Amino acid sequence: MANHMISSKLNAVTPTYVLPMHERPLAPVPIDKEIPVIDLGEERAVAAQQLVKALEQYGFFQVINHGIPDDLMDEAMEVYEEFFNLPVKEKENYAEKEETLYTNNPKHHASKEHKYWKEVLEHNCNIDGQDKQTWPSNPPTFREVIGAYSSEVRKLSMIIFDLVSEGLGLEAGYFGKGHGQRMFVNHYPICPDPSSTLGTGGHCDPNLITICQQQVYGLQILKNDEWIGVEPLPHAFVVNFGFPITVMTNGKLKSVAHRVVTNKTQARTAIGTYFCPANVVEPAKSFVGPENPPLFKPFKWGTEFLPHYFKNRAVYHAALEAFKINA
Ligand SMILES: O=C(O)CCC(=O)C(=O)O
Ligand SMILES: [Fe+2]
Repeated sequence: MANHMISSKLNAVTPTYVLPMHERPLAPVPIDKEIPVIDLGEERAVAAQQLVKALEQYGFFQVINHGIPDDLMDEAMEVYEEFFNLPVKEKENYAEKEETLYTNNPKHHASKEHKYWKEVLEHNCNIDGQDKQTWPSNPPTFREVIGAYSSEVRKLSMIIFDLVSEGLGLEAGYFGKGHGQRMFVNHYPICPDPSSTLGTGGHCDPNLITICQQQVYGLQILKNDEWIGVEPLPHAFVVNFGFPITVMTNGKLKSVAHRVVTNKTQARTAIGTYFCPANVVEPAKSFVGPENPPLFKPFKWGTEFLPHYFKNRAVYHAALEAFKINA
């Protein structure tokens, strides 16, 4: 039972968490200091170029000088950690509360027999704040702190969208303003056997952009078919784009696979904010022309792409196959 994982002092991993050999993170991986760190306090054109270069070379980058106060980031981390430290029974009140979901039994990306070593809390953050009613009310500061945090992260997303559209030569405001915003908070308890388990299996994100706050090591990205680690930097955010960017840039930018390893000595909480396209996703006009025919059909993100993604998540780029032209 997953609850054992959360509450007991097991020194062996329950079989359901032991992954098949080919999925285990057997070899230690280097923590790569090359993953670009972009200073958003830089001159605009410089930051825009750096962001695009980072997306071309790594698909991931970290941002500093992003304008979100350190204190607010610390408070958000404390609030989520306090939530995960609540008794399982209390957390399970949120197992399915409208759009707010808590689980300590997270699905493997492909197999029914296996599980990932984590707990997850997901909830929406609509601009008008109406979702707050379904958010946890314990710890008591949850709604106030996460309300403030989510609106700051929304502002950051708009800054990054503006810079990336400028750097890619897209019209101003190309990415729009009406994105769905969903918190996807992963908590990875201490694990007695990191070599046979994973916190999150390899996948590419389905949403347009993910802005993630982490302070303990665990995240790895796939570069040239090798996993490399992302160093946690104090008060930075890790940013990556998901599948829609590949379609919008007509194949120029790729979404990059990533996974999370477990940790024998320290629990890890990663606060992910997902921004999801509100409209149809299609190749941008400036990326198609007589020399560059569109490679993807337009699709509705929420109703056409997302269900397909969840069925095809284990094979990293499979989710886009169905939307390729002449596929
Ligand atoms: O825990 C993390 O750092 C990232 C988890 C992740 O990739 C996801 O939730 O999409
Ligand atoms: Fe992810």
